[in-house]
Amino acid sequence: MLLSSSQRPGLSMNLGLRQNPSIPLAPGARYSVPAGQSRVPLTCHAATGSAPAAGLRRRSLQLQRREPEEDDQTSRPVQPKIMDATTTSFSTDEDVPLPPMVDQQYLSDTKFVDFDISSNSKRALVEVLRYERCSLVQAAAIPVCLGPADVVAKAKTGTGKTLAFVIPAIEKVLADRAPRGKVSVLVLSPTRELARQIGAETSRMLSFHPGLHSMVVYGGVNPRSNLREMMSRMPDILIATPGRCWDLMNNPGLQSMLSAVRLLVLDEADNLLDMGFRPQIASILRGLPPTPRRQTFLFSATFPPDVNKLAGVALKRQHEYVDAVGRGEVATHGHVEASCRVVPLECLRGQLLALMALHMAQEPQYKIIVFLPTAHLTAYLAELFVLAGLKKSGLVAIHSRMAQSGRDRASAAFRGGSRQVLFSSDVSARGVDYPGVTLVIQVGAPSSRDQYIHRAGRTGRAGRPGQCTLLLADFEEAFLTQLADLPITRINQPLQLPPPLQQQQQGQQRVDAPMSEGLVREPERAFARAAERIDAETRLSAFKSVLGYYRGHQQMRFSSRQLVDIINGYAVEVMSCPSPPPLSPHFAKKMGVHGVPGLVMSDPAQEEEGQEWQEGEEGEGAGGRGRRQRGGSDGGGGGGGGGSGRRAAAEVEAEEADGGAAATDGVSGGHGTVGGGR
Ligand SMILES: Nc1ncnc2c1ncn2[C@@H]1O[C@H](COP(=O)(O)OP(=O)(O)OP(=O)(O)O)[C@@H](O)[C@H]1O
Repeated sequence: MLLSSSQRPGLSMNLGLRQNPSIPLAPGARYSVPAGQSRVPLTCHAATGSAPAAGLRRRSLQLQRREPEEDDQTSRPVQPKIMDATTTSFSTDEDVPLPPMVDQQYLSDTKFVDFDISSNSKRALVEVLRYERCSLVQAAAIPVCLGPADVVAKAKTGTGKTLAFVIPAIEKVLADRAPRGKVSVLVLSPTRELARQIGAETSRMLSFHPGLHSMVVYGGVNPRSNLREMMSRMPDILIATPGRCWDLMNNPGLQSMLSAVRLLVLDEADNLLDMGFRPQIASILRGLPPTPRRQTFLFSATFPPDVNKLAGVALKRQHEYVDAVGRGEVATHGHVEASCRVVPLECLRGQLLALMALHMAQEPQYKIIVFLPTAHLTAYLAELFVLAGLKKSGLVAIHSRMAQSGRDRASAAFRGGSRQVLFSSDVSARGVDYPGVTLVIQVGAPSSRDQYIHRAGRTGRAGRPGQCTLLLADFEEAFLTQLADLPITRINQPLQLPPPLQQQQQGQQRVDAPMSEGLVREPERAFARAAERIDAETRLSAFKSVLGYYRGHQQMRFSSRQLVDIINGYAVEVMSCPSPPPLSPHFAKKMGVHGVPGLVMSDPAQEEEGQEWQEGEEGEGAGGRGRRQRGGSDGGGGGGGGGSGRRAAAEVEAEEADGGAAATDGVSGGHGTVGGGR
């Protein structure tokens, strides 16, 4: 194992890594594992190639993946524990044991015992997490994070970034605990599911630290219970979504809870620092000690090219940059088979069905995530597929419009089950570690290139195999330019639906066919019948969310005429509506499509203004990046111009609705967060 720094004395020495004399330490060089040893090109990244931005010291990393030893039992793939989601009930995600990281090539030679960390943390790593060796990012980042510097750390999805900051966070608390009644470490996460996951990992790591306490808070649950718990015992480590954190810190009893924070961690930092979250993050930062007195870690698989832009927001002028992806190395995993299909809109849903059916036929323990553009469309299509004949117990939906309890159930069922499909909006796009996902399908252009990378990263985690397919309608083809440098195979051959799967015998168990024969033999008919059974409100919400999504997309610009064509086609071809649902003039104006030929309008007399705007807040994901405004109303009321429409769509940024939810729960009296939803 080899790791070097950018020749700053002392940096590589305390890493406990063995030097490999056969590999030179050329900055910027790429090294490959000899053929046959690893399918994955190893980037030993020396980040000194281009000038680091002012104030940012690039940590030069040269990492060599550990080669599996011949008799290395642990290098053999371990099948995730299989549980039938229909018969097993999980109260929380944390109840479900995670399978170990299976591909040991993704581990470094560095062992956790080599670090200068507390024996109780080491014990938790051995006895609870059962990890011996660090992943590459852990080997690189933990020693740096244990020091005093602020750190920006980048590593591919699913490579163990969570522990890379959790371990140092615990050590910081042990070394310099905040006074009684105050939080020592604040970890912010953009989504509730990720917050819970970080909380679970932290709890495991605290197993032998009985004096230390962590707590997770997020929107959608009663904030009074958070308040009560915090008042009775303030956590040393608080893991929060930004909205709930802001609400709690504005409660009179908790105003100074963050005033002694020693360490702030922003997980999915690029997401938290983009314009959608930034105002809220900036407000939270004002309640924290200033940067010289506070340490900050930013972690993500993706950062904007100019990382230094983030520096002004949260970091000290001098900070370390740990890059375990490697310059010139792509951000996606080479071991994930990535493909893309561009099809006429009328074939989109059929191809989705075929992709799922083929994968189910080929992969007995399939676990598929289907990412969809908006929360309302996710809800609609999940219902449509089930009514059309996809086995109900085999499909789970999760999106931001669900009650938190439903989200928890969905997440736990998918985490613990196999032979499952998860229809998801972007709430599952980042950070969420569902074990054993065999296929990710992204339907429609993601909101950005980075979002593509994060969604794709839900499979192939920790070196496991996986497949990822991007399924675009022809009008979205331009989005592919965003992904031009990523290894994605374009497939033009349309897929045929395989013959219906019959009941199968798997081991001792009989498993039912995942889809009805009717759906496989006559899908169009099955979908048309199913659509008739979905209520008009659900249909309208999904339809409007599609308009909002494409109206606000940052990388694809459509004229109003094109938009109307797109949504009309979507309604009929994807949603199986007999005709496009009528839009109110108010909403049409908001979206900048009022008066466009082909748009089906409702009777203005039936319009309910207040409700209308709420329903309009659905263009999640695409619209928001860098465009969301606070306050929930653009005050304009429209006009047919694209500017107004884009702004309206932008306002419905894909942020977790937890801020808004918390505000209405009355913790702090509200703060006007736009409660969008992914
Ligand atoms: N040292 C290790 N040994 C074995 N497994 C590990 C190790 N570190 C982490 N893992 C496992 O690897 C998986 C991925 O870890 P984690 O979720 O922290 O990745 P991540 O890099 O934060 O991913 P994302 O970019 O999607 O947020 C988890 O299941 C975790 O338990």
